[in-house]
Amino acid sequence: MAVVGDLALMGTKISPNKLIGKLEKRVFVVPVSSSQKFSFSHARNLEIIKKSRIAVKAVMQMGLEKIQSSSELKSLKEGYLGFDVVTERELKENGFLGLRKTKLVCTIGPACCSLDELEKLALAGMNVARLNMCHNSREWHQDVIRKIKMLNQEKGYSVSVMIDTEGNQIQVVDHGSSSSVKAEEDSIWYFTTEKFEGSRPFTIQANYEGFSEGVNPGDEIVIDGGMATFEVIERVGNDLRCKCTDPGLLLPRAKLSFWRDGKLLGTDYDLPTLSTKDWSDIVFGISEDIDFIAVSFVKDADAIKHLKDYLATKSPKAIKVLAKIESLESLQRLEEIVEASDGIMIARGDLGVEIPLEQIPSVQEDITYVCRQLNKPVIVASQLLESMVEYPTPTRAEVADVSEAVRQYADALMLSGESAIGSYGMKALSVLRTTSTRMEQSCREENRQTLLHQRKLGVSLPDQIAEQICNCAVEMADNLGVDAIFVYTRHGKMASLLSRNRPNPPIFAFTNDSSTRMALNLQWGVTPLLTDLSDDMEANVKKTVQLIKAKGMIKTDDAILVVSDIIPFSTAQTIFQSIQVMTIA
Ligand SMILES: Nc1ncnc2c1ncn2[C@@H]1O[C@H](COP(=O)(O)OP(=O)(O)OP(=O)(O)O)[C@@H](O)[C@H]1O
Ligand SMILES: CC(=O)C(=O)O
Ligand SMILES: [K+]
Ligand SMILES: [Mg+2]
Repeated sequence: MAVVGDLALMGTKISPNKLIGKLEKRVFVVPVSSSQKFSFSHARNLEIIKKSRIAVKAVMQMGLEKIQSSSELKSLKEGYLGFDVVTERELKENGFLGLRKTKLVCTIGPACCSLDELEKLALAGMNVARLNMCHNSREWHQDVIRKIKMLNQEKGYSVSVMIDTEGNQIQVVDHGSSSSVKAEEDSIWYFTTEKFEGSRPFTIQANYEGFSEGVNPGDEIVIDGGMATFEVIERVGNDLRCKCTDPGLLLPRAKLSFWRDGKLLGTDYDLPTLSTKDWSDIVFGISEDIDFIAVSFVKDADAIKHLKDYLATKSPKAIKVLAKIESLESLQRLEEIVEASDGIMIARGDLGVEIPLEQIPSVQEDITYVCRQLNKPVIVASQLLESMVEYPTPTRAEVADVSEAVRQYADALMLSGESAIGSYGMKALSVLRTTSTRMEQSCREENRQTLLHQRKLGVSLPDQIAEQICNCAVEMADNLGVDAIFVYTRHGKMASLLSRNRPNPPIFAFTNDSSTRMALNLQWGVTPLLTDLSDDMEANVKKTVQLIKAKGMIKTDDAILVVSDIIPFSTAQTIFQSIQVMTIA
């Protein structure tokens, strides 16, 4: 391996001819410090790279003397390439660029919980199955999780499992009937904490004794973010006598919020984010080998940190903790929550009860922005295709909402009632798939990635070297128009840093850690593959390329950009992080 010392490629202009000259040495190594920018503008012409059949390496923070020569490389064990059946099919049908980038989450409910229905969702592109612990029995959830695991193991799917905690949902009220009830203008209603069976006329049961604490006559009660509004006339003990001021529908298990002078009343009931039931659901989730826990009604980073500490000692595998942003408090502490968690769900359902609806679009944009800055995956959830719970076709506005979330580069989109109880769950998933694929394509055409990359990714993450490598790698990949990015990663960090830059080509993340593989199912543009990895990068690359080629997925002259952050077992103090560009011989 030829090592070209302080090569002048960094930040300096180099003519394409000269570049070919360098490239003809087959390999050169460029030490780059994180303060220097590795400029590759003159290698834009992919033909140059292709002709030279060469690997370009940028090596950061490493002892150069520790680079092993190719002759010393050990060959990898024979292994298999962990493609799931869906990705393999999509790749064969649509090629690298046709791979969908936006991930899809489906809430599982009575409408889609049979093995057959779950398999249909998996085939149609469900990356993550969400189980809402608010509903149904432990046995029901266990049965669904086991069916999904069986599909993964026996039929080659790769669907991750997420449980979503119930939380202390204190602001829930119920009128006791299974259908909706109309509240007429000026009608008088009681909101009571008294428990009773069935329904009573003009009476609404609150599920928490202290629900009316601090509420005064004159305050407003808003149901489900605006389905109906009441004015509090008087307090009777803990109960409230109210007049309907804006008529509307009361659904079973409706959510309420209190307002005074046009402002949301703070509701600090001082209840823990994770209830006793949530903890027992979490223990259940660990025993069922789930991949994600989405924590409802997060108030600050503490509950997330606590849960992560707990999982670190109690869970044999790395379960990822997602914070659901669905309250005013969580918005006020957004950054610390994002920083503490492994990802975010924008839970627009409950959020719409706590903030005026017209604020949701800009709040969504702000949250997706913060998540990308801090490199955490973000799911946009609730009511994306709500009308499809009943109808086989979405509204134009819903399609526009889905497209906007994709344009904002959300990592994932989520179905709730559409898949859980709707009559057209499969169709809804297909609408998410086709709509996101279409919008991704037009984003690529506009090459918005480059603009966003330059404009938006301003802050530096704690690991600046990894961040810089991945920023440069994506810039190179887009400029060169490579066919795919390969990343070799144990814990998924480099894969997520690449994804953060939202590159045009797909990212194939090779990992030997199955929890990393399942976690990457939520990351934009990443196809996670479980495979053997060794310390020997050259051998890793060679093996995986051969295997993918043997499957007919890449062909001669395809160009691939390779990034790795494998920490060798043998020289634990040396971190080897590199970018290579190679063409397939
Ligand atoms: N496991 C289940 N069993 C029965 N019904 C379910 C189940 N999961 C979801 N549903 C139904 O689907 C609807 C939408 O589901 P989802 O879980 O997204 O509700 P949500 O109220 O938006 O979530 P959250 O309670 O976390 O705010 C629910 O109102 C419920 O009726
Ligand atoms: C998903 C969820 O919890 C919500 O939208 O409220
Ligand atoms: K929930
Ligand atoms: Mg919610």
